[in-house]
Amino acid sequence: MEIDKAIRECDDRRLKTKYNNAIYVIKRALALYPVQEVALSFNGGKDSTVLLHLLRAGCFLHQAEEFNSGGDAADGGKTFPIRTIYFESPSAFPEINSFTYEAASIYDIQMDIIRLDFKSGLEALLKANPIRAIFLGVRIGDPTAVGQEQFSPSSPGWPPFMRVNPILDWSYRDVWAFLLVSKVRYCSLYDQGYTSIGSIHDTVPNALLCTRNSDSSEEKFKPAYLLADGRLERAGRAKKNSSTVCGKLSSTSNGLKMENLNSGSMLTASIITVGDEILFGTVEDKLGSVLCKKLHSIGWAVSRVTVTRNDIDSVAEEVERLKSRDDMVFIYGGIGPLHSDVTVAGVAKAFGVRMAPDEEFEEHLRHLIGEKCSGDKNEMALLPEGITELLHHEQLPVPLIKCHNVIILTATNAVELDRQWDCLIELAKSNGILEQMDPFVSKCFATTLSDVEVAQPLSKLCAQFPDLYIGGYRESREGPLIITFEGKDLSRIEAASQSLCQKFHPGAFSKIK
Ligand SMILES: Cc1cc2nc3c(=O)[nH]c(=O)nc-3n(C[C@H](O)[C@H](O)[C@H](O)COP(=O)(O)O)c2cc1C
Ligand SMILES: Nc1ncnc2c1ncn2[C@@H]1O[C@H](COP(=O)(O)OP(=O)(O)OP(=O)(O)O)[C@@H](O)[C@H]1O
Ligand SMILES: [Mg+2]
Repeated sequence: MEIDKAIRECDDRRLKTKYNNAIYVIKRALALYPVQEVALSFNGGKDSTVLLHLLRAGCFLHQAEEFNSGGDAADGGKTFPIRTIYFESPSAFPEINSFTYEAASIYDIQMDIIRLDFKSGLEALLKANPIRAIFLGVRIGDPTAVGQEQFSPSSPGWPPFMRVNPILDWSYRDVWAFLLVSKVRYCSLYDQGYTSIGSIHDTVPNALLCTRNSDSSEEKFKPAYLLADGRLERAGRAKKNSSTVCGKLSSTSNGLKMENLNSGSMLTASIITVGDEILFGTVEDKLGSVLCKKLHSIGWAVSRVTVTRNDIDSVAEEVERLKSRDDMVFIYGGIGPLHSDVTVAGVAKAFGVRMAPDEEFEEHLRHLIGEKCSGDKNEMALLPEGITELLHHEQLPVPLIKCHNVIILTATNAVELDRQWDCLIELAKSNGILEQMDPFVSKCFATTLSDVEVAQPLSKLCAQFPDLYIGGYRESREGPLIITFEGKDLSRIEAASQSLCQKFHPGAFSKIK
């Protein structure tokens, strides 16, 4: 079988591993479901094309094994035995349409053309046919891949069938390696700079492949397989609903104080430190307070700093709780290759996604650590699937990891934190990940009055000025009581501090800041 032969004879080890894994998934599916109960969802796209050829190889190998005759019952992969469905749409590119039909004719595919939306089309298909599993060319990084496994039942509300995703863990590079090594035809649009193809209304060639001659203004595009960074394959797809740049989810209850403070434009962050040693009292967390200061300096309110155990569930629980309460969550500690380094896995669990190899991150690690970290076993290159954004900065040896509104910091001391913070702030200027807010202003007063004397007037003042943070602390029982006013409006702070001074004899409070 020509596909199987081409891959086995090539010297791309990574491609062979991916191929073998995909074939394994296909064989499992064919062992679980009779061939007349499975279907291929094919649309002429590159991922679909890879899947078609994997299925051709998989069916051939499965049949060969079944009949244990080295190929007697198989026909050399000439007739494609799996029912194939194509949802044809008037807004598809004509090149996609013609390639799909051409593939059906070349590979002798029995293709059902469905001219309904996906859901209604599948309902009709399943009513008329005993289909129980459908193969899809969905890959990690596709918006629809989040939460999916290689075998994932269809979602609630969809007709019941098993979605089988043999190339879920394939990267953009793997797809092109396969298509080029196996020398199969693919849709011509990919040679014209299209890297991921949706409808004619939302897809243009990928600008990252654009070349322009100095002597002509004519735009030209390189072929899709030359795109260096596969994470940008969807750069030619118009965003349907662009998510908020800073990953803000909601500013829900952060306690009464924060809610009141939130009446203005207040963004809140929380900080999670991961470390059993901190909880044992063996080491002290020095980064939490540094990070609080830094966040405060750009006008963010920190709603809480927590310490959690080096345990996936503890991390996941804390991240899950805080990511929906605060605009941004910072997490550090527990990052690396040790058994106790569970932070990234905890973040994945909090978002309900699995960990998957990230080629680009692996490349950075390889530069940093050397070849020791290559291959399938590099657990440090596993990142939360479909939600990870790598934040690059030339000053950082390895990019920072951002999963929605959770930023994973790798700093282990204040100097490293300073560097990572400065890079984040610089990046924020271009991509808006960390919005800079109006700065806080504050005033502090010292008094020798007792806590009991001050308590009631102070709590009345808090009710009068809900937009301010009014607090009190002392450094010793004998020393002065310090009253702090914190907020974004200096005139309000002045009004509140005057109001407090007027409640007591002149000179009872002295301003210290
Ligand atoms: C065969 C097939 C099965 C699908 N099954 C599901 C499903 O179980 N749940 C779901 O939310 N979407 C399902 N979808 C829809 C896709 O996840 C996704 O919404 C669609 O591919 C997005 O296409 P669009 O970007 O053109 O809107 C299915 C699509 C196809 C073709
Ligand atoms: N119109 C369609 N008809 C049949 N299957 C479809 C259709 N649209 C999507 N699919 C299924 O969903 C999978 C994922 O679609 P997606 O658009 O991400 O990949 P692709 O079209 O194969 O490649 P590309 O990312 O280059 O567009 C396809 O491989 C195919 O299995
Ligand atoms: Mg597509």
